[in-house]
Amino acid sequence: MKITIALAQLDIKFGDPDANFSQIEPNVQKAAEQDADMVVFPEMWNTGYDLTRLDEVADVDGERTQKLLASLAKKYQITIHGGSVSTSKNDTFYNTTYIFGPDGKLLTSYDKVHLFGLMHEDEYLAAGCEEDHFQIKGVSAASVICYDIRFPEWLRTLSLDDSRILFVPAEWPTSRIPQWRRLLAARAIENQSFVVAVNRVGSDPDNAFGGHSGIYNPMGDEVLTLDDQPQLKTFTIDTKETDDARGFMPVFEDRRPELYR
Ligand SMILES: NC(=O)CCC(=O)C(=O)O
Repeated sequence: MKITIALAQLDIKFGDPDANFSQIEPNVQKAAEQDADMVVFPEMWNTGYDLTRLDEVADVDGERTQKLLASLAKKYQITIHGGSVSTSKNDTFYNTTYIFGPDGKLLTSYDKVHLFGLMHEDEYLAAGCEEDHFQIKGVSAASVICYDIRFPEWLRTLSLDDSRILFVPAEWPTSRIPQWRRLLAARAIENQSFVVAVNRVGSDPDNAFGGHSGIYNPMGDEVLTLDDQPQLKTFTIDTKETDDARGFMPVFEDRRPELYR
């Protein structure tokens, strides 16, 4: 199946949801004008890592985000991978993904599973513990968020349900961009899947963020790489490449799960 995916690499205004929400429709519209089937946003795009003010700025029950993404998905007839936003649910804060289909219906949502201590997530957020799976044009896909990619066992777990595309919204600092690219390539190779990763650019009071959003094919090649500026770029993947990779080298069949822990 051919799927055209737009990567919306944004700068994010620290702790300013109104400014950040205003960036979403122009990017969805641009993706639709480029005939994309799907547009993907970065991590925590509503507030950035303004964790000390989450009680003021986090999206309560994700309502504002869901309302906007649902209406834009329907208006532009496009699947929206909403990257992630800071949410508050029952007085607890999360880093949450929402994905909407072109009919405006929620396909799935996901709370980041591995909290990133270097950016203090563990002090302010609660971790999710659920997998997320959805279909895009009949192809199985799953998402993780940023630091989650350092846990290959988690992406393998998600891939065991026949996922062919792994989505990765991120706020990944510039200093570790070489690791970002290698980790994404490795996750694509070992899971014989496409990896679609969208990082933010710009800076907050603590970090500069390096962009380099990209798409990796099941061989680990970077078939699309952005630079470190805000931009939207599209690329068409052919998920037959995942069949070819799995047919050529049956990694999933050769697993020995009884030996692993
Ligand atoms: N927002 C994040 O999870 C950042 C993860 C990161 O920078 C890393 O090196 O891992």
